[in-house]
Amino acid sequence: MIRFEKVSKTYPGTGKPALDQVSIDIEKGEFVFLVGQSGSGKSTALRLVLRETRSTGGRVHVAGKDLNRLAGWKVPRLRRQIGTVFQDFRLLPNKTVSENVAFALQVIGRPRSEVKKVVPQTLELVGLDGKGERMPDELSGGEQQRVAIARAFVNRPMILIADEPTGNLDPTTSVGIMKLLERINRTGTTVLMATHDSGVVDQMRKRVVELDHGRVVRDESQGVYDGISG
Ligand SMILES: Nc1ncnc2c1ncn2[C@@H]1O[C@H](COP(=O)(O)OP(=O)(O)OP(=O)(O)O)[C@@H](O)[C@H]1O
Repeated sequence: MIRFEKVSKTYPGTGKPALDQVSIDIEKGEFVFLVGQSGSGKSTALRLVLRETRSTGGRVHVAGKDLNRLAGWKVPRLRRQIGTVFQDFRLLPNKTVSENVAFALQVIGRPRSEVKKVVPQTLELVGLDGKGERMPDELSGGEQQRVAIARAFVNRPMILIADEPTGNLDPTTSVGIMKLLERINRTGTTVLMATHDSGVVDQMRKRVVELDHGRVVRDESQGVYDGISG
């Protein structure tokens, strides 16, 4: 589903590569943590998957496409297959919970009848039943992140990318968010999550890929945060 073949990325005007010959192969339906110190290249890897930037060496394949060869006009179609969740939720503050989730379907032109049906179903799935008419600032951080996950998942993407989704949440709330991501993963969605949160990594026992100065220094199934390096 996501394959990096000796991928390097050097940003213009910088000497050292942010990613250096990185090879990772992620199958459909896997749950993978990307860990590593600040500046190790995690965000760069996620941005390459979204084709927000291009590699300067090697190949990035996502959902069967070679992203360096993908025409610009096809990028929106690629991104529709990838849901994204961030540390800072990124909800639209002037829209209700339901409207935030509905918006993700409206912008891709889904019919109103589908929106009406699917939004409540998705809110129920993420545990926000009955909160659709609230505004984001009337929700806790954990609930806001659930809205963001509902929005990312509402069109059933093949891949969910999460960049530090528990970064602003306390440990108990984080457990709930991880259970939700696990549930989404069980529907067949491939999950790639960048994190510094050793607690969640250790609790989940999923595959862990560790980057250090842009290189893969560890790739273990059922890994823990510290593992063998660092
Ligand atoms: N747009 C950019 N232009 C130049 N250099 C960049 C750019 N984005 C990232 N870098 C550099 O690339 C390296 C990897 O950064 P990246 O953001 O991928 O790391 P990260 O592991 O996601 O860090 P963090 O955990 O702090 O988010 C760093 O040395 C960073 O300074």
